[in-house]
Amino acid sequence: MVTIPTVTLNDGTTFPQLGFGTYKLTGDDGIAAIGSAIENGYRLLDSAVNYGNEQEVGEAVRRSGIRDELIVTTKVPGREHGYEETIHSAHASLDRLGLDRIDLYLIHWPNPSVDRYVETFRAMIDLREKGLVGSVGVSNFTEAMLTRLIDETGVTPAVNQVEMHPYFPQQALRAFHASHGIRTESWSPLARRSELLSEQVIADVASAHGVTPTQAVLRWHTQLGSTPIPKSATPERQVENADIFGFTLTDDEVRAISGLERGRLWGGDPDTHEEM
Ligand SMILES: NC(=O)C1=CN([C@@H]2O[C@H](COP(=O)(O)OP(=O)(O)OC[C@H]3O[C@@H](n4cnc5c(N)ncnc54)[C@H](OP(=O)(O)O)[C@@H]3O)[C@@H](O)[C@H]2O)C=CC1
Ligand SMILES: O=C(O)C(=O)[C@@H](O)[C@H](O)C(=O)CO
Repeated sequence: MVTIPTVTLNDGTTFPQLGFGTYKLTGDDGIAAIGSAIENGYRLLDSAVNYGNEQEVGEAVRRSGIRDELIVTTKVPGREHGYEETIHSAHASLDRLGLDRIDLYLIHWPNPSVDRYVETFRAMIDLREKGLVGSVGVSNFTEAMLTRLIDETGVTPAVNQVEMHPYFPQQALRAFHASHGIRTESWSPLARRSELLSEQVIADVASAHGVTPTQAVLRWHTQLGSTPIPKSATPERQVENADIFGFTLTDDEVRAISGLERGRLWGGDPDTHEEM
């Protein structure tokens, strides 16, 4: 089992430098894959109402016998934005998870045309006051949206989970996060196993350290101060993906990997993408 190092969030929570994505992990196979990730050392799990797998995540957590060591994330979907809607959504998620607390609760997408993310966040803050939520955060928020949220609620999100991989290194947003104490989380950190893993620069860096291209990419995330949440249904790959803390990339290597930048891969621009 790998021991994954931690950082401290702006609300004092101890938070892993690497977590586990669960999108598409459903049914008995999903429970087994999530259970194996926990056995392999992952302590941060990423789910969402829209993944349709909160029951599976909750089941794997209960079976692990180490519920208190785990940070279970779920997310408010666009169709449930609004104060009352969010309170209701949280209770429904808790029921499906079969847990008494959502450890990290995120707004999945800002959906700016709906313009209800501020009241959604207020409800999440109140849920935190009641102990039903641990940390409050967001996903797919821009600098302007974060600024508005902080100005209007007085609470800085603990986390902003955004698309990030070597093709989209998010340099400006990460700098804003760093100056406000917001932890970056990278979704699709492996660019969903696109041609990224065959890039020559990544092969060269991996070979210099005697690691795999996947490990070089995930280490790049952590050295840039982000928590990647790779998904793998395969126990061997889960181990490979977590075993990245025994080597350190040089600044030049980090820069070379960031040089692959070419922009978002799937058109998920938070200013225009609306996900219900
Ligand atoms: N907030 C948001 O809007 C979003 C959040 N997310 C979150 O981020 C998580 C991760 O992103 P995701 O889109 O799943 O993509 P990832 O970048 O994590 O890539 C997952 C793919 O890579 C493969 N893979 C994993 N490890 C390896 C390895 N070591 N070698 C070769 N292939 C590998 C997996 O295959 P296999 O399973 O067969 O090993 C799978 O096909 C999601 O599961 C979800 O929790 C994702 C998108 C948006
Ligand atoms: O997986 C998620 O959390 C999502 O939000 C996805 O729907 C994501 O937006 C996507 O797949 C974009 O292509």
